[in-house]
Amino acid sequence: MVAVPTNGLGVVPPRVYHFFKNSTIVDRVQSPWPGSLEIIPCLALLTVLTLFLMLAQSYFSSRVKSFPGPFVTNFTDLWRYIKTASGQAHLVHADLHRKYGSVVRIGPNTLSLSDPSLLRVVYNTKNPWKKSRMYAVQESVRPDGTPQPNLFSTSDDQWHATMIRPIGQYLASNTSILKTEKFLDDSISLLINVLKEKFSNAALPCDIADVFTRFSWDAMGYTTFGSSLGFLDGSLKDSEKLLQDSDRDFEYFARTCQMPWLHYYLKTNRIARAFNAPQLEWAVKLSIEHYTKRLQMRNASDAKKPASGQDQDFLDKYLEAQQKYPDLIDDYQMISYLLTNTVAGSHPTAYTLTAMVYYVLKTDGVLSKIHKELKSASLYGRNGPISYAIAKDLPYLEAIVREAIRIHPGFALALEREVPAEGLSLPDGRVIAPGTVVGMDAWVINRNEKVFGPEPDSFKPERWLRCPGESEDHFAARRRKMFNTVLSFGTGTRVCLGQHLALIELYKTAASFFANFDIELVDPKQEMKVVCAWAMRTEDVHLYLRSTSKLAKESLVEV
Ligand code: HEM
Repeated sequence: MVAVPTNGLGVVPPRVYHFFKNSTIVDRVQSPWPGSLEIIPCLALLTVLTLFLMLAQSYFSSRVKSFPGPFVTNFTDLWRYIKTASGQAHLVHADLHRKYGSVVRIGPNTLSLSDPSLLRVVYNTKNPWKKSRMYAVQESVRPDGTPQPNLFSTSDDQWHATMIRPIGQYLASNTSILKTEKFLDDSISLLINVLKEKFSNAALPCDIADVFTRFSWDAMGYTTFGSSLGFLDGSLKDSEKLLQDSDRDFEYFARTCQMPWLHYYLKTNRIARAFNAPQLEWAVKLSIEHYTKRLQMRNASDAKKPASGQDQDFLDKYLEAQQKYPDLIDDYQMISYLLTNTVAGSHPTAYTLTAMVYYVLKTDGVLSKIHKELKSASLYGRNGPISYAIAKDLPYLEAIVREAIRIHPGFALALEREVPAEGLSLPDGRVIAPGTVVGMDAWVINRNEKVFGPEPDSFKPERWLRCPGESEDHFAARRRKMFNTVLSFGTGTRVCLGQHLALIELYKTAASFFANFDIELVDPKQEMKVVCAWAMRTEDVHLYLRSTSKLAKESLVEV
C-alpha cells in the first residue's frame, strides 16, 4: 500500500484519501492513532451521525409518541428485543400494563393492549386484521432462497385461506380428531410405561418438564406419522441435543420477531444461509424422511391400500388432500403442513402439562380433590390411558386443565396485528393510527381481574366451577366470559388450528397421569422456572412418582 501524506493527520490509503481529500471532516477529525488509522474516527462519526438520524427519523415518524411507555421505545425496537432475549418478556409486559395502563408503547410503531373488550376488534372475524411481520421469522427457506410460508407464519390472508382449505377439515373439530384417538392412546401408554419403569419402580426423582417435552413430541409423532419419534424411550439418536436445538431455535424466534428485519441478515439472505443451519433443521429432516418413506411404501408393487378410518394418521390425511389439490400441495407445502403439526403442537402442550402438575402440587388441597374425583369414578389405580369421553366428564379435572391453560399460556408475547385504514378508536376516546402494530399478550389478558376474579396470579381451579350460592345463569355468563377471554389459543380467524387436538391431548393426559400416579415434589419449596421463548418453556419441576395400581395392590390406599 502506498502511503499518502495528509496535512498533519498521518496517512490514509490512496483511494480513501482521494475520496476525502477535499473533505473538511478529514481536516477536523484528529486521529488518536498514528499512521493510517484516522479513517476509523471518520467512520465512527459517520456511524454515529447515521444512527442519530435513524433514531430521529424513528421518533418523528412514530405514530404512537402520544401513548405512554418507556422513553427509549420512542426510538427503537432494540429495547423489546433485549427484554425478550432475557426470557422474561411476559413479566415485563405485565409490569408495563400495571404502570402505564391498558395501552403501552413498546416500540416506535408498536403498542401492547390489555383491555379484553378489544379482543373482538383486533382479532375480529369479519375483516381480519393482518398479522404483523413478527411471524415471518418462523418461515422456512427453500433451497433457492425463496421463503416457504406456513399457516402460522403467513400474513397473506389470501394464501392462508387457500392453503388451510385442503387440511382444515382434519383438525377443525373434536369429531375429526377423535376418529384417531388411538394414536393419542398409544402415546399416553408409552408415557405411563416409561414413567413406571424409569421412575416409579426405581423411586428415582423425575424431571417432569423434560418427560412431558419428550412425550409431546412423541404424541405429535404418533398422530402425524403413526409412530413415536423416539424421544421418550431414548431410541432417537441425539435426542438430548435435538431438544436443546429446538429450545435455541424458539429463543431465536422470540427475540428476533421483535425486530423482524434482523431475520433477513441473520438467516435468510444468501450469505447468512451459507453460515447458518435452517431453524428446526432436525424436524424438517424427520418430516422429509417420513414423507419419503410413506410415498415409497405406497409406490411399492405389493403396496397395501392406504390406511383409512381410525388408522389414518395426519400424513395419510394430508396425502389424501394432496391427491385432491395436486396444484396446491407440492413437496415443500407438504413438509410445511407436517411441520406445523409437529412444531406448533409439541412445545406448548408440554409446557401446559408441566405447569398444571406444578400448580396442582403447589396449591393446597388440589391433588386430594382430583384423587377424590378419580376414585369416585373408579379411575384411580388404573393401568393405562383414559378415553376422552370419560375425561371430559370429570368437572374438577376440567377445571384444573382450564386453569392451567389460563395461568400458563403455551405461548406468550403480544400476538401482533396491523391497524387497518380506519384506525382503532379506543373506549376512552383516543385513536390509534392506521398502520400501527398492536397486540395482546395471553399472559397479561389471562390475568384480568375483572374477568377472572380475584388473585389472578394464583392457581384456583374453583374459578371454573359454580360457587356455592351462585345462580346457574350467573355462573353460565361468568364462565362464558372467561372462555371468550382466555387468549392462550389466540382468537379470531387465526385462532389455533390445533386447539381441538391439543385440548383432547391435555384432558386425556391429565386424567391418565393423575389416575396412574400419586406424586409429590422432591422439594416442596422448589419454584418452577419459566422462560418466555415465545413458547412458555417450563423447567425445574422434579417429582417422586408412585404407581397407583401398585399402591392399590399393596392396599396402601383405599380405592
Ligand atoms: C396447548 C397447546 C397449544 C397452544 C397453547 C397453541 C397456541 C396457539 C396460538 C396462540 C396460536 C395463534 C397465534 C396468533 O394468533 O398469532 C396458534 C396458532 C396455530 N396453532 Fe396452536 N397451540 C397449541 C397446539 C397446537 C397443536 C397441537 C397444533 C397442531 C396441529 C397447532 C397448530 C397451530 C396452527 C397451524 C396455527 C396457525 C393457525 C392459523 O393461523 O390459521 N397448535 N396456536
